[in-house]
Amino acid sequence: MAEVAGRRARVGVMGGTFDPIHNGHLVAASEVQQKFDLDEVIFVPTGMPWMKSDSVVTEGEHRYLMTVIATAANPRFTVSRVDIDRTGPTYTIDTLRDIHAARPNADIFFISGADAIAQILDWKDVEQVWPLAHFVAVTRPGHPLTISGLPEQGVSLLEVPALAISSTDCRNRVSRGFPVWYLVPDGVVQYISKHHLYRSI
Ligand SMILES: Nc1ncnc2c1ncn2[C@@H]1O[C@H](COP(=O)(O)OP(=O)(O)OP(=O)(O)O)[C@@H](O)[C@H]1O
Ligand SMILES: O=C(O)c1ccc[n+]([C@@H]2O[C@H](COP(=O)([O-])O)[C@@H](O)[C@H]2O)c1
Repeated sequence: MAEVAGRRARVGVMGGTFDPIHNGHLVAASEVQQKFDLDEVIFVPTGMPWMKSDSVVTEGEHRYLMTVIATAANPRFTVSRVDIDRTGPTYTIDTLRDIHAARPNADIFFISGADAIAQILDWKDVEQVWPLAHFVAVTRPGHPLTISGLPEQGVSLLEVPALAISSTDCRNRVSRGFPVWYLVPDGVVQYISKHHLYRSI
């Protein structure tokens, strides 16, 4: 997707562990797609999320497939394997370089929730990240949205419908036998059940 109707393509990148992907992720991506007039939003499941190294993360292939299932119905949503196919810890600098190589003429918008943006100054080589993408920081219940210390030109704030959903809560619900219907897409509920994910027994 080099150019769309005579203008540069506008591509969103929604990175996440997606363990599992839930409706909070999907609403955030959909809102940013519409407000920023994006041609495509690429969901990028992380390979090894180094900032979550003290938690057990589900195998990348399961997280990738749940992301494919969750996004399949939206013609503007796609999923990339760049992070799960790269060995070693996942760094956004590598994600953005890979997406740039695949879409050399596109303007990239990296979508991030309030909790993730709060940690961004600790990301690897963050100074080299800013020129590669414009960051869109979205609101998330329970997480104050501040961008102090971040380059003004490089970050936009966007209020999105508040969905107090987290992957942690979805995993905990499944492990206690509680439903996750309507918190995650139906196909993801069925995938979790079929593959016995997040069960404690
Ligand atoms: N409910 C939500 N509303 C807005 N943004 C969200 C929401 N949930 C996650 N995000 C954002 O989506 C991205 C990926 O999040 P991630 O996959 O870590 O989900 P999570 O629910 O935070 O997971 P976990 O509970 O396992 O930490 C991050 O930028 C995060 O801030
Ligand atoms: O580049 C880094 O050092 C870095 C550190 C932590 C998180 N990230 C990215 O931020 C996105 C959200 O991560 P997470 O852990 O909240 O799912 C995802 O794309 C991660 O790869 C990136």
